[in-house]
This record gives sequence, structure tokens and C-alpha cells, in this order.
Amino acid sequence: MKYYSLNKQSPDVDFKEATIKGQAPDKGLYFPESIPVQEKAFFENIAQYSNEEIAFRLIQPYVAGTIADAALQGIVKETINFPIPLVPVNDRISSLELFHGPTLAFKDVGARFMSRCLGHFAHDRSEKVVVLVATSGDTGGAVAHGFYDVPGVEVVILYPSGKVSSVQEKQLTTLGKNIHALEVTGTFDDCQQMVKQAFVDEELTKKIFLTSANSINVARWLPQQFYYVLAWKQWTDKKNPPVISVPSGNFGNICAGLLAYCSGLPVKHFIAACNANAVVPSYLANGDYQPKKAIATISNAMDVGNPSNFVRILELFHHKLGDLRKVLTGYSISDDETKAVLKEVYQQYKYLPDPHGAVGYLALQRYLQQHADDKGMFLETAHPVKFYDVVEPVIGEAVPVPAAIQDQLKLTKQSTVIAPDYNALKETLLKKY
Ligand SMILES: Cc1ncc(COP(=O)(O)O)c(C=O)c1O
Ligand SMILES: N[C@@H](CCOP(=O)(O)O)C(=O)O
Repeated sequence: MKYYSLNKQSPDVDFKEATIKGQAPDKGLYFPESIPVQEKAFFENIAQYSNEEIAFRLIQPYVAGTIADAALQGIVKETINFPIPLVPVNDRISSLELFHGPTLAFKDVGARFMSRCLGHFAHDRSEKVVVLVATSGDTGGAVAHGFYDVPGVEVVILYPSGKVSSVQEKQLTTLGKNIHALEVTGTFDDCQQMVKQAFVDEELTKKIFLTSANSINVARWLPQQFYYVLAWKQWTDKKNPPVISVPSGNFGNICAGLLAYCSGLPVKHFIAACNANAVVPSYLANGDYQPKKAIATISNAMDVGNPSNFVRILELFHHKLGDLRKVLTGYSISDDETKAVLKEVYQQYKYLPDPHGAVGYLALQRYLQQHADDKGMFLETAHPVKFYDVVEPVIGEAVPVPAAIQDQLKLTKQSTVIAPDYNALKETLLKKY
């Protein structure tokens, strides 16, 4: 499979090159030259395949020729070695729980896959690789965990100061060794912009071998398809495919779901569930695409004003808004609505969503109110404990802390504060590497 740059000014590359580069030299995102379509029988008989077989079959065409099948099977197996259950909340809504990985968020799937692919490719290179990543909360922790203590890899995480939850901050700032946190006195969009600029800075890239671990990197983005198909495996009413509501910020997750749909996955409709950062819901409603400065909300990991991956969604639908609207509807949910629905779901159904999942739940509920015959699922993208500072006052109870992170919460934060200015990042990187 070849990948082209969406800016169309750089040569095509294979999966290995796209993973190593992260972003094309013309600043474009890489995109597969064709979308593999799976046989109808694969989806019809999905129950007969193991999770590893499903994931391998989905990813193999994207990787073919750069990682041998046996090695890829090993990577896939290690990537999804935790449960991804579909849990009924009420008679029309289920929750696809994506928080059973080591850092309690859906990012673990992509980060584990990417770190193993990069490890595989690194065998051929002697240079140290610096993985640069911008985070609004969860990517940073998952990437830190995925690359911790990996020889030859240094990780530099940029996060917006004061705008991630206390648990997320611990996950990205306490590991030490090869993991370094830069606390940017700006927004996630500032962090993302600084990272993207670094990749096209020739002076810097001549001195330091840089790559990205955000979903701009195909090796982080593509495996996010896995759990949509694993959800279908668990969906009981195969005659009536689900509406899938995806809490969305940078739009990598929902874009992976739409990619699986284009490969034949049965889905009735997708919902882009956003908080007050409503660039995409506004575009879907009125056709006017206006990136904005991010607004801080209680579902902080979705505080993105200029979502990187939306351009991939447009490409998937050949830039035809009419076609996209047939498949995708957007909703913007306020913080007050998020708190109210979180409390309601907990009290009524004894199910505790996190604030991002709550946005997904309410957006789905709104859609289902207009579509009486449909049922659906929301992606529960993180464990509620990651946002206990928001959740506990809403439900008036403590959220138990899973054993997996109890020790990490006792560690001391280590970060370097920098201005939201590209030169500050460049100077820091040149001094360090
Ligand atoms: C908990 C949670 N929900 C939703 C999102 C939004 O996902 P995406 O940026 O892929 O749209 C994020 C950020 O990645 C997140 O951490
Ligand atoms: N919400 C994300 C933002 C970065 O998204 P990515 O999928 O492009 O890495 C986060 O939690 O950091």
C-alpha cells in the first residue's frame, strides 16, 4: 500500500516510510492510496474470528510489504491484549468500553501498535529517534507508557498547562527515563501547531531524527479501526446495525471508524459528539468550516479548535458534504448538559461514564429520539477515574482508583514550562539532543 500526502506536494511512500516520517514534508497528512474492501461474508460471520484474526485482517493490507505477516500477527496480538467489552446501559444504548488498557483510555490501542511498529523498523537504523507528541490529555500518557524505556527512543510530550486532568498530568509527567514533558502555557492547538512546525524545520530535522505519535501518524491512526469491528462482533441485532456515537476532538478516532465503514463494516450512522468546541458540528449543519481557538471544558481531551484529522474525513468522502451528511451528524454538548447526563445515567442505570463518554451518550440519545427504530453505542473513551475531579462532585461519591494507576498517582510531576512559541520548542530540542 502506498500513502500520498493530502497536500499533494510530496512523493508517495510506503507504510514504513509514513510511520517513520509521521507527517509528509509538504506538511500534509498521509492517506492510503486505496481503501481495502473486506468481503461481506467477513462481517456476516464475524463471530467465528478471534479478536487477533479480525485486527490482523483489517490492518494487513495497509502494512503489507513492510512487516512480514508473522511479525505483524505478533504486534497485533500484543496491541489488543486487554478486553474491549460492549456493555448495555439501557435497552437502546450500549457503551463500548475502551478504557481497559494500561493508561485507561482508547489511545492505548494506537500507541501500542505504533510503538511496536516503530520498534520493528528501528532494527534497521542506528540513530536515536525522538517521538514528538502533542496532547490534550490522553495521547501523552498512552504514548509515554507505550515507549517507556524503549532503547533508542526519546519521547517529548507537549501539553497545555492547567488544561489536563490531574490524573492525566501524572501519567505524562512522572515516568522519567526517556519520557520528557513540556508544559506549554497555551492551548492544545498551540502544542499541535508547534509539533507540526518541527517536522518541516529542515535545520532541526537534519540534526534530530523526529517522528510523530499523534494520530497524524498512520501507525497511530489506522489501528483505531480495530475496536469498531470488535464492537460489531458483540452487537447482537445483526439485522439492525448500530448508530455509533464517538466523543470527538482531533477526529482521529471517528475517522478510523469511518474508514472501517468504507471497508464494509455495517454501521447505521455515525455521530460526532463534541463539547463546546463545535467546528465540525457547525460545518455539518451549515457548510462553513471555521477553525476556532479552543475553549476549555470539562471534557478536556476534546478541547481542540482545529482538528487535524477532519481533512482525512473529507478525503474519504471525496470532499462531498452531501455524501458525508448521509453518514455523519454532529452535536455540540455544553458542560452543564454533560454534568446533568452523567448524573442521570449513573442514578438511573448505575453506569458511570466519564465526561467524554457522557457527551457521546447525550449526543446518541438526541439522535435516537428522532430515529425510533434505531439502537446504538457510544464509545466510552476513558475511565471516569481519569476525571475524578469533575465526576466526584457531580455524583457526590468517590470514584475507586484502579490498582494499575494507584502507585503512579503518588509520584512527583517533572515538567519543563515553555511558551507557546515554536522557537521555544526548537531551542529546547536542540539543547537536549
Ligand atoms: C477521553 C477522550 N475522548 C475523546 C477524545 C477525542 O478523540 P479524537 O481526538 O480522536 O477525536 C480524546 C482525545 O483523544 C480523549 O482522550
Ligand atoms: N485528545 C487527544 C488529542 C490528540 O489527539 P491524537 O489522536 O491526534 O493524538 C489527546 O488526548 O491528547
